[in-house]
Amino acid sequence: MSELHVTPEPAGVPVLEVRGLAAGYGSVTVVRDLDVSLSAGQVLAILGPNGAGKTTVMTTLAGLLPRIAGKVLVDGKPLPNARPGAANKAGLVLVADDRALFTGLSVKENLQIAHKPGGPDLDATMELFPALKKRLKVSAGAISGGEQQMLAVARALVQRPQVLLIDEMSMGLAPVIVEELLPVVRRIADDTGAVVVLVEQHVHLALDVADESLVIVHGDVRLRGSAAELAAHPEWLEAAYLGETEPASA
Ligand SMILES: Nc1ncnc2c1ncn2[C@@H]1O[C@H](COP(=O)(O)OP(=O)(O)OP(=O)(O)O)[C@@H](O)[C@H]1O
Repeated sequence: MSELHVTPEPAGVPVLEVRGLAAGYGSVTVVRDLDVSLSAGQVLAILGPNGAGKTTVMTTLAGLLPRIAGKVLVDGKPLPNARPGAANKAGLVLVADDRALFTGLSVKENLQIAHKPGGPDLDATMELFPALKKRLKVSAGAISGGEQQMLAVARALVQRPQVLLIDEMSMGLAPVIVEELLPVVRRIADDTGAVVVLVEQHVHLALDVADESLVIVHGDVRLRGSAAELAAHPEWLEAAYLGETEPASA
């Protein structure tokens, strides 16, 4: 592994800690040696080209795919391997790239089904998504792609996540909609203290709202640093995406 930049780990017990994670399918390892340490309210953007292993990381963190190696800890407590229910109970909530809504149910019913005790009520949730408020009685299958993505995030929010994993929020959406949605994710992290891990193809939009960022290429972390630093060095990003081990100007 050749990382170009390393951010110091935050002090105290991290809300999400990933140590030496290897993930893949059966005997095929797709992602290796992933370490992450995030404190309350931090947003991490996971970037990288198609097929790099980003979704594999998210699915593995959520316990839907068994870890090949490594540990995942929430609030210092290790999660059992491949137990999505236990991961969810520990406060980890995945917004998958297919959104996985109950399309035959209304927007409101989708939220009611997901709601957990202590989670924000409908009014508080709709404050973040005013466009969705007007669509509460409409079936989730009949709202726009942007509204469906809002609903997918809102449905995660009412579960009171400690760790919110959002995989390719922008899938199938116009950049202008992504530009509206990403600041809401930032606000969720700021207001609730949830850690947010974001996989995103719109690199610069993601860096605008993230605190930290890492770039995965062919399953290895090639670049890591504060989001502001990476945004200020597009040449580092370009070098990492192209698979170069040294940035031109670092
Ligand atoms: N169910 C699966 N079985 C076997 N291999 C898989 C499976 N899903 C993904 N892969 C492989 O794992 C690798 C990483 O895929 P992954 O979907 O994690 O990448 P990604 O970075 O999320 O890509 P994208 O940005 O295109 O979504 C790819 O080589 C892919 O072919």
